[in-house]
Amino acid sequence: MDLKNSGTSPVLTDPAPISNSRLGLSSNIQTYSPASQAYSSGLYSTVPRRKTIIGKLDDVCANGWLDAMKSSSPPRKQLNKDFISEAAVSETEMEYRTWMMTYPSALTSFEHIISSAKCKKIALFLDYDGTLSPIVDNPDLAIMSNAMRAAVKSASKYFPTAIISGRSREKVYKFVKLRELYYAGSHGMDIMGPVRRSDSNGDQANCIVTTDEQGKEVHLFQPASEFLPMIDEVFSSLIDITKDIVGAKVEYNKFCVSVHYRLVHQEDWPEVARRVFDLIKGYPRLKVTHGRKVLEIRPVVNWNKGKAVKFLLESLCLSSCDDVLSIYIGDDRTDEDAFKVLKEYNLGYGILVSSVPKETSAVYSLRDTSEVVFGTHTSGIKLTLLHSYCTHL
Ligand SMILES: O=P(O)(O)OC[C@H]1O[C@H](O[C@H]2O[C@H](CO)[C@@H](O)[C@H](O)[C@H]2O)[C@H](O)[C@@H](O)[C@@H]1O
Repeated sequence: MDLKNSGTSPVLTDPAPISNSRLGLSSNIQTYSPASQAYSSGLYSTVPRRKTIIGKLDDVCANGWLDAMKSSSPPRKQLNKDFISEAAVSETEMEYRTWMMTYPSALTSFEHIISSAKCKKIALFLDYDGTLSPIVDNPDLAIMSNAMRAAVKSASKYFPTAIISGRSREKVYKFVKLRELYYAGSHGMDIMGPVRRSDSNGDQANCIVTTDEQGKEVHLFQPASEFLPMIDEVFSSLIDITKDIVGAKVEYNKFCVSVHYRLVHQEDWPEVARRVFDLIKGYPRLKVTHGRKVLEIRPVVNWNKGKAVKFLLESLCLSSCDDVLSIYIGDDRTDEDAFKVLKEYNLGYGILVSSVPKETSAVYSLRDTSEVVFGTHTSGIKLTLLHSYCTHL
């Protein structure tokens, strides 16, 4: 894997700033600058601090920020039959069904998944928000249902299972509360995984052996650890510059920060974008990406959920595509990196959770989190049967 080859910290120019180009961010945000540059100005910012940042509205519109913000999450009401006419429902449904011809339901494709998994070990990777818990207005209330927890727990009895989330690792663990899983927080920039015997991951910079809450020895890999003070600084500034915007919420995710605008009046979205954009201009080693009604501020490191999947597979001694099938279920743009890795290295299948047609590198789809519960539960049972069958051959 890339890390093994580089043998050093993976702090490099990000090769695929897809979201940034959609945002129309200026190139300096995507460009890697040596550590010395970022640490040259007393603290971390390279522009003088201003309490209120007044930018040009034109910049925000012309750069495509607004379009990206508007399209970043499907409007839930639009999908609710109470709010739209029957004709519109069937049109939406027809579009979805057409899309599903390219990205068939993972539920109805189960036999195909089973046949590719035959006599292989399975590794299961799950995103959190929008996959294990439905999207809700208040990110602090994105609770996972007991049914979902039970389904994930039962799957993890048979397959190594990891959660890879944009949230901080600690926060996602508080929601999931299952000790038997592996957790990667901050979009994969904070991975707690098993200690490897051959130890190729352990040789990496930023990878240390430590103990988890149960006192078990684990590997902790934090490829962006040097950014912690900078992220803390930016987090405080973001709170400061958004405090007068009604509905804006800044969330600390350890190696990244989320600026939520789901509850901000749409008229004020340009203002949110402008303030974030202007602040981050002063941090050339940080970039802004789009999530679902959220702007995410992240270090410019060559690391993402796809690389986290490869890292975990290697840690679990499951990186051979000949006898392992990986399944990754996710709903967001950041999950696309994982879908791509599975496709590119022929490691398994990405499953996109979406109630609307979307461009994706996933192979299969699920409509919403209720289908994830069912799918995870069913896969636990069916694939377990398959495994026992193989074991008894
Ligand atoms: O990688 P994920 O586990 O999917 O995390 C991505 C972001 O998810 C959360 O925000 C999203 O879900 C919220 C709760 O449903 C919703 O209110 C928000 O609009 C969504 O963007 C989380 O709060 C972010 O910090 C994560 O980065």
